[in-house]
Amino acid sequence: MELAGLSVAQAIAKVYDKSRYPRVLICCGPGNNGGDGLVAARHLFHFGYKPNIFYPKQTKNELYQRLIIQCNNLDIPFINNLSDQLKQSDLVVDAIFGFSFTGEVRAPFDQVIQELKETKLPIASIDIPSAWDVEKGNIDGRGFTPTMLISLTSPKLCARQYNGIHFLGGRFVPPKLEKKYDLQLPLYAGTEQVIDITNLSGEKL
Ligand SMILES: NC(=O)C1=CN([C@@H]2O[C@H](COP(=O)(O)OP(=O)(O)OC[C@H]3O[C@@H](n4cnc5c(N)ncnc54)[C@H](OP(=O)(O)O)[C@@H]3O)[C@@H](O)[C@H]2O)[C@@H](O)CC1
Repeated sequence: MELAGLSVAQAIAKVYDKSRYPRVLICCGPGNNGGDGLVAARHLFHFGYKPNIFYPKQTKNELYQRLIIQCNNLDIPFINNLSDQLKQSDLVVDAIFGFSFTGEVRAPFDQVIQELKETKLPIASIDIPSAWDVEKGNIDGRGFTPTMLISLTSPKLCARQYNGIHFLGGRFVPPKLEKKYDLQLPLYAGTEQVIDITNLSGEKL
């Protein structure tokens, strides 16, 4: 989760300059995708952005509680009113659902997805655009199309339908695993945590 969140923050910083997009609203869901968002918020803060976090369904899970404490230590605000905050933001990070999302979106996230469908702000989605079917993509247009996607470990099948800015992060796959699943991951340069795979996006993936 730590390296995933760092990858996300690094990819965002490459695309959305902090002088033009300083106010970043990170929308977090209840699982690890939301955890990646909490970690990304912290790294974005250290990169010079002004993050705010919307985290409507928190659990008592110790891992997430610790991530919250780390954000609190940096005085990163946790906000309650999504509509108001969208009006005061330059960029949204969608950390609501990742690869364990299934079925129809349930409350309270149905309203959240609707707000994100309506916003004109750029949206960077972590791993999967939220509300997209992990394999089939944006069924019946129930989700939004983000301006940027940061796939983690390896792009999921739904990314074949995605033609926007696309980065791959998560430089932590053991070679044995890469071989076992024939992942054919691209080579990361130097100490980079991410790689721009926009030119490989869509059907070319
Ligand atoms: N190698 C790895 O594993 C790595 C994984 N990583 C990251 O983890 C992500 C996967 O995390 P994950 O498995 O915790 O699930 P995730 O998608 O965040 O949330 C699922 C939760 O959402 C909910 N929910 C589900 N459906 C719903 C619905 N229809 N409507 C409403 N709510 C719904 C449901 O919660 P519940 O409602 O049961 O409380 C469920 O528990 C992955 O995409 C990547 O970002 C990275 O850190 C790198 C390493």
